[in-house]
Amino acid sequence: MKRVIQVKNRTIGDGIPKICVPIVEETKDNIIKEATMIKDMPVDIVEWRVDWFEDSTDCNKVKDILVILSEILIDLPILFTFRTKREGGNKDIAVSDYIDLNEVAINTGLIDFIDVELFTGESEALSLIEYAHQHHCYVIASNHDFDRTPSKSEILKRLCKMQDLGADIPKIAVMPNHLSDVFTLLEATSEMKELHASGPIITMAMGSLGLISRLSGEFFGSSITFASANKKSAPGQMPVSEISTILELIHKNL
Ligand SMILES: O=C1C[C@@](O)(C(=O)O)C[C@@H](O)[C@@H]1O
Repeated sequence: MKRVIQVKNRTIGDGIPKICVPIVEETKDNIIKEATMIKDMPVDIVEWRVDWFEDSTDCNKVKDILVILSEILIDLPILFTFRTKREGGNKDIAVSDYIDLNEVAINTGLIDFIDVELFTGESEALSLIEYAHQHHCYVIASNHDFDRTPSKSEILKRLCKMQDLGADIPKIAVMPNHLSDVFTLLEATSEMKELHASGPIITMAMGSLGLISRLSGEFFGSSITFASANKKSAPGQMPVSEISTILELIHKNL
């Protein structure tokens, strides 16, 4: 039996893939509006994409938003993500600022997960992961390829590397250019799940070509799928209400 992750009444790594919805807004007002709308949707995790926030360099303003989000979302787990430009995010950030910002978020005790990009730098990623764990925060390690789909062996290598660094959930998002790229991602997912993973993993092929990968986690082994409430944070995300119906139907008929 693989390790599952239990967060605020959600079991990640078992049963229906959990739905994570990103908040992709620039202003405090819009972040609050978005969170208020999301809390009544069929959602399991809320990702705050801090790289979109206009004051993401101001640690006090970031903390202030986290307090508000935790008051609105109450029992919904929060994933704190600063997605760097090189991985498809909205802003660049110096590595030292990236570490500081994540540590500030962890120190609030209000977030359940942080996203740590695999290519942050090995020693920096290692110490941030350790820091998160010392403060009881789970780590989703991540890697994005917005142009192409690496080979199956490369996808497996990256996912295993994240796991070796101590991440609780390794995640990879790739861009398929042909249907065969989607097969590669799905094959890598099921091989990772069957042979290498010690716990939950997350994978997706982006864009419309990759849509099936966002729906088929229960077959191939991806435990969380990202869906949109308002704005998409990556191409190919479906609306929450639609994907939740599909995931339920698949589960019921399995
Ligand atoms: O890493 C991911 C996955 C994602 O890129 C997607 O393809 O759904 C969306 C991002 O917001 C999130 O941080």
